Amino acid sequence: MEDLNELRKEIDTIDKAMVDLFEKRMDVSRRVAEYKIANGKKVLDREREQQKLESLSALAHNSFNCHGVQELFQQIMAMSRKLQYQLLEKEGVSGSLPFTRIDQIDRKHCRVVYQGLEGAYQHEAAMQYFGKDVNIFHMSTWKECMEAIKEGMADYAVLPIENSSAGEVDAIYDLLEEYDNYIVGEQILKINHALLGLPGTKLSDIKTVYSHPQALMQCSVYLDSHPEWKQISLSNTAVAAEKVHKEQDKTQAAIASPAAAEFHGLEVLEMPINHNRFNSTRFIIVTNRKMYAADAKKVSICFELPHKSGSLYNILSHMIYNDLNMCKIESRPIPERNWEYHFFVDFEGNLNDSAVKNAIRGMMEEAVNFKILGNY
Ligand SMILES: O=C(O)C(=O)C[C@]1(C(=O)O)C=C[C@@H](O)C=C1
Repeated sequence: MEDLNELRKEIDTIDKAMVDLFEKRMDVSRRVAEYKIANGKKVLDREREQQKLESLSALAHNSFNCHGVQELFQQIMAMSRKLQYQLLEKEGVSGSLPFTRIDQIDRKHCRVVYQGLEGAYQHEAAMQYFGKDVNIFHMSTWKECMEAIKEGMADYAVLPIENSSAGEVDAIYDLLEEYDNYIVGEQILKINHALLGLPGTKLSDIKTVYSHPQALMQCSVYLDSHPEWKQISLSNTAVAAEKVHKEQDKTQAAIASPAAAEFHGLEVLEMPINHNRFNSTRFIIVTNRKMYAADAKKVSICFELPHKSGSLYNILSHMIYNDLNMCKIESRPIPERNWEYHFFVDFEGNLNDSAVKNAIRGMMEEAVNFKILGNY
């Protein structure tokens, strides 16, 4: 039996040689970057990388090692590219991202659109972000809100993107992908749902409850204790409140905000009825201009990836090596391409930071249909 200490010494010697070779290789990569800067060549050369992976893995003596050599050199070349991007950035040849930096978002002189009706949570989020003195109006669908800002009929749209109990709002992710509109801000609103009915309604009168599907989900524990009530989904909580008011029928109730009760002449029958005490929704503020505030702290991006082992890992490594903290990742199916996905990632940083520029530059070259959704 061989001695463990002796074996470890052998490994130590090999590892030292590998570190030495790695540093030598990175130094050559640095010189390649100087050549590329002087000659206006792109950092990523896919063909060269593919050739290298094939020729190096062919040198291995069994299939396990062949796979290992491929992984090892994929990583080494990824690091080599990152070093080159950093040098490009240092030399000021990284190019600017197509976003305009502004001091701050003008929240005073603007027209704001949301989906729903007065008393909707989106209305409340809009008032919290912009104050009550701006021109705030509503549309029936989120798509119409996106169109309104695209066409310049409104300056900003306020859209719900995720709820702390029910998760992301899928349709908004799809719209962000579809439209050339950009996120410039966010507003988190604590959501306490109320059961609303016509004044004088008793719980025993109720037969049907109307609300948005997300609100029904957030109150599912409460609703399960009333299995005799039929639940019906509508486009918005305030639309549900308006319906109950219009139809003047005590068998109907709505789940919406207390503000919706005031706007639509209803009474709060019970509140709060959501099971998560910390229930909150995050709203995004979207516009048609590519701009970001000087103090913006979060970047949102989306991209597609080649259907290949390790491609998500490789993209995310740009964040790791640039020391960026990823705070969220979501994926959505790509229509008409079964089992392929759009990825949506949020990470901390400002488009003016060199680490952010560096990471974005690398990801842009490797991912398909890469888009910066905003910095806020
Ligand atoms: O050969 C180049 O052009 C390099 O920049 C070197 C290198 C590598 O590390 O091997 C790095 C990036 C390219 O995508 C291809 C190869």
